[in-house]
Amino acid sequence: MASTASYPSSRAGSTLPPFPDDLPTAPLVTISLRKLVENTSGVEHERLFSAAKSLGFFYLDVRGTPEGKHLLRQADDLFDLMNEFFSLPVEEKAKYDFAAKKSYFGYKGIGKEVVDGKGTRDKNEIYNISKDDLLSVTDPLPAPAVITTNRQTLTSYITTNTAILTTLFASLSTSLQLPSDTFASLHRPAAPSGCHVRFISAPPQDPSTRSNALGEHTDFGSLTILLNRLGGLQVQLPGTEEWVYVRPMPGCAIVNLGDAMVKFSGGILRSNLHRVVSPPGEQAKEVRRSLVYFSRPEHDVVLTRLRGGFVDELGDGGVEEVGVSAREWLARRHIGRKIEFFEGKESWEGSMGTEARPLVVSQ
Ligand SMILES: O=C(O)CCC(=O)C(=O)O
Ligand SMILES: [Fe+2]
Repeated sequence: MASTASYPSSRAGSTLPPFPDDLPTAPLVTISLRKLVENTSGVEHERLFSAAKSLGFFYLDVRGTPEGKHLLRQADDLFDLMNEFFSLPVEEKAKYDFAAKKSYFGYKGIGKEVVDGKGTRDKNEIYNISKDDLLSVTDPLPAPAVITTNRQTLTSYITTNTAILTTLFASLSTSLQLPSDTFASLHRPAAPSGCHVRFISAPPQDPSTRSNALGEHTDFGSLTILLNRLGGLQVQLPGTEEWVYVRPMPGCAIVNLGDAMVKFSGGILRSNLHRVVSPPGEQAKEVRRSLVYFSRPEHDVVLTRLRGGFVDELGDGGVEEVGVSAREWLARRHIGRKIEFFEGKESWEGSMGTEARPLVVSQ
């Protein structure tokens, strides 16, 4: 990989200003991947289940596992690759913007999405790279050389994320008293789906005109694995209007649940509202980058309540929803926010996820 990096990866991460110590932060619990994998007691699985039901966000400490070691090393490589990608001229990146074709994948320039029903524009660049493209499930989309020459790095990142997701899915299936392969069987890597790697870059904002870089939303899919170097991500505390920063933690990914997990569990699991604003304190002067892996159910999976276990006992009080497919859910949710298709408050509201649902179980 050419070394044009001006943005520090964690290899040189100490050059970034620290997250301030005097800020209220979101109460994410830390789940140990090693303890989940070693499986010597049920305690870590219970802690994960509790976090998945209450806030829907948690830190996953990946240290002490082979997958975790790969994740952190590969993320360093991808932060460098991300820097190379975002350093390309805007006209070059714009060649890979496929929004007009309603494609979810490819490049999105600054201000090409709305962050609210009034039509306020976003303040970040995004590049979405499809799992199906990287694993040759579908034909590849055109991509710049910096991406096509680094497909192997991206593919390995998918493999690592898939291994970690398999552990999390098995734990959550078992906690719901469903067969342990229940979630994994809805997320087979070789089946077409909306899973993808995302690069995000947000330039520092002028303090006098600050607004959301990325509007409030719940994630559309199943589980999201996020690596942040700087603050800026905020979650809304459940049952309140209060937004608080999530402090990035060394050795940890930030993991959150998306709408599909709410649907599958009949509302037992939580997909929490979040957004991205300027990083706090001195960090606001830096370019903010994040690396995300989104898992989503296979396109043909219908997003409806599963049968059995706690879902039958505790989920939704027996209300049966007519589910849409994961493909339709993704299309509806992303289209309403693209400026090409945004038509005001109604299209914003039409792109909502599961955020309006009350908590069925709070602990
Ligand atoms: O950049 C972040 O910290 C979060 C990004 C996010 O929420 C998303 O891309 O869905
Ligand atoms: Fe998100």
